Amino acid sequence: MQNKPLLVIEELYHSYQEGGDSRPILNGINLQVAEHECIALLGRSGSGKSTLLNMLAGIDTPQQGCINIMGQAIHDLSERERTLLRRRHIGFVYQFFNLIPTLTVAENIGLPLELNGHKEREIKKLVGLILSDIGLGNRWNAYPDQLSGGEQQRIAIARALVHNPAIVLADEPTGNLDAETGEHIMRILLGLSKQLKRTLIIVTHSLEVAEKADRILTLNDGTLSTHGDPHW
Ligand SMILES: Nc1ncnc2c1ncn2[C@@H]1O[C@H](COP(=O)(O)OP(=O)(O)OP(=O)(O)O)[C@@H](O)[C@H]1O
Repeated sequence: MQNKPLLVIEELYHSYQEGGDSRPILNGINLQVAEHECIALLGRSGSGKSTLLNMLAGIDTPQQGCINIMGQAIHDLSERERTLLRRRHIGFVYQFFNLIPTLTVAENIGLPLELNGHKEREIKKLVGLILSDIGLGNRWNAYPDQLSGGEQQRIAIARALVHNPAIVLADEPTGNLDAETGEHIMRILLGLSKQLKRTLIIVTHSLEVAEKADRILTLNDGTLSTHGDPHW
């Protein structure tokens, strides 16, 4: 690993309760992710990819184990400290975009900046810059339902990156798009993450998407294994 680890996962275990039974999903996950690295996470449906991503984002709590982001064990933090860490240092891209329908494009992208206390002028400048990076500089005032799926996902990517988070988590970002649009979205997500020097973890079902990452991992039977070391 060339750069120092930004994310360290140690011995992560998690089970869900179902009708009195315990179903193990994560069964001893260990991983180190370097700064600026791009990881693709593969695994069959139901293998626990979203569960793992939600734990990295501090949304869910593992039953056992430690997740350390930028030197902080996130589940040792108070709820408030974890919310602040998430707001400042994590960006999330969802399969179904999750834009707020009553806010314009610019307001959606500016939201993380507003939550982090940036001034209006600064928000306008940063939103303008990233809108032109994603090729939607002319759609400031549009609402999400006036945009195509691919355009909405570009906005969601801009929202995930605009506050300069250390780590970007993307849960099947192309899963709801046709192949050509998905390819375009991946180029934007990977290109912008490299340009802005972000660390990226992408959950995907597509080996083609995964092959664009620095490292491919597969989640199977609750543990992670490595799948080669392609470069892009
Ligand atoms: N809150 C919950 N309570 C009980 N079971 C859950 C809960 N959340 C997820 N599961 C189960 O845990 C397993 C892993 O779910 P998860 O969504 O993490 O899988 P995934 O690999 O992301 O799947 P997909 O590729 O289909 O999105 C699934 O069997 C799911 O039904």
